[in-house]
Amino acid sequence: MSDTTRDLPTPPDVIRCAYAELVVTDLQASKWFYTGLLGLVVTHETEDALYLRAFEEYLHHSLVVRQGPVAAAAKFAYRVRTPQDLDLAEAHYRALGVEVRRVPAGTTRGIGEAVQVVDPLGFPVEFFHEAEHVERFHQRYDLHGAGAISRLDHFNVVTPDVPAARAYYEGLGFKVSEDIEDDEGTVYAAWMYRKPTVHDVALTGGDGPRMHHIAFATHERSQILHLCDHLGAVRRSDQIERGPGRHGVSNAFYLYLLDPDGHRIEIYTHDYYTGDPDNPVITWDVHDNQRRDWWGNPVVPSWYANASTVLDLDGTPRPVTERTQDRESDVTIGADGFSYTRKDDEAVGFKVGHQV
Ligand SMILES: O=S(=O)(O)c1ccc(O)c(O)c1
Ligand SMILES: [Fe+2]
Repeated sequence: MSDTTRDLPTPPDVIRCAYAELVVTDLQASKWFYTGLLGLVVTHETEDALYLRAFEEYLHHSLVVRQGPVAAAAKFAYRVRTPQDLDLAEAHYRALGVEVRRVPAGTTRGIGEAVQVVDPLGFPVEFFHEAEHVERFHQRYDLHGAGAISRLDHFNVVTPDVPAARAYYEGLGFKVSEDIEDDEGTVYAAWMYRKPTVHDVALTGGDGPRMHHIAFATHERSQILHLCDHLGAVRRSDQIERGPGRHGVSNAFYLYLLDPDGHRIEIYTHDYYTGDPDNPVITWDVHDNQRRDWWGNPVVPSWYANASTVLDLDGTPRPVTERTQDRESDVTIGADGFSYTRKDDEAVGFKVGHQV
């Protein structure tokens, strides 16, 4: 990206990450996962799509799951503060020299007029303000399961050059809350926010553009644990990829699930407030065994290796660019084994990395 932030037109005022659109190959199997297991509310259903929301949400949806030939991430949508921000979005992205489409209200059911772009990192992104309001089920405890999910929390995207991606998102007014670096200055991942939590988007260094995961928030750790027990009870524990556990970065309690197409869905709770202007950035050493899991538990290799294909605005899979800088899984075995727990201490403990 040649433009510097100071040369670009004013960016749109992004409030938060708002919805994602995933393409799945078996809509009924996905319906079980997203509604039968996760308990998301069906706002609307057609023959080939589900429009889903979590219990605290009053906009039409925070997730669209659409039947298609190839499992992929089709859209990452951000809500902007005013209708006029669509004009800013259009000008900002035209100045970035990327594909920009202004689409009328109703192009996506429940969503007003929007600006759709393929952003400089290669991701299909949409900005909207107007959206249909539906009933907020935040106190419909008669409908909440023991694993009740409150809201969409963040997107995690895989991109080869994290500093370049950070600069792009800073140009959109996002700020960094945490990142992972090494002594040579390689940046392996960064977490960036607009809403006052740890992130709306996380940048994971790797071959991209690919979607690493989308995350939904619960209010309590017990709700995440119930989802694990539910999966055990229906003998679908193989859909648990990583966790439950406590992140170092973000301090959130977490669980990673794989949907029937392998899309990674994180269930996440208990990160922290970042809303003051002097919120301090936390930088982690890539060799710190507690960065990815505060208890030092291993990160399964698939969590570093696998991610979902992303589509362009016409639904064509995007080509992937290889990361040329060091990869985190090459320099340490996840949050495990060949890293340190105490920087100057040789003790390695009973970690898998020293048993294989
Ligand atoms: O594994 S990390 O502690 O780096 C982490 C922190 C926050 C997240 O949302 C995440 O997906 C992963
Ligand atoms: Fe996450």
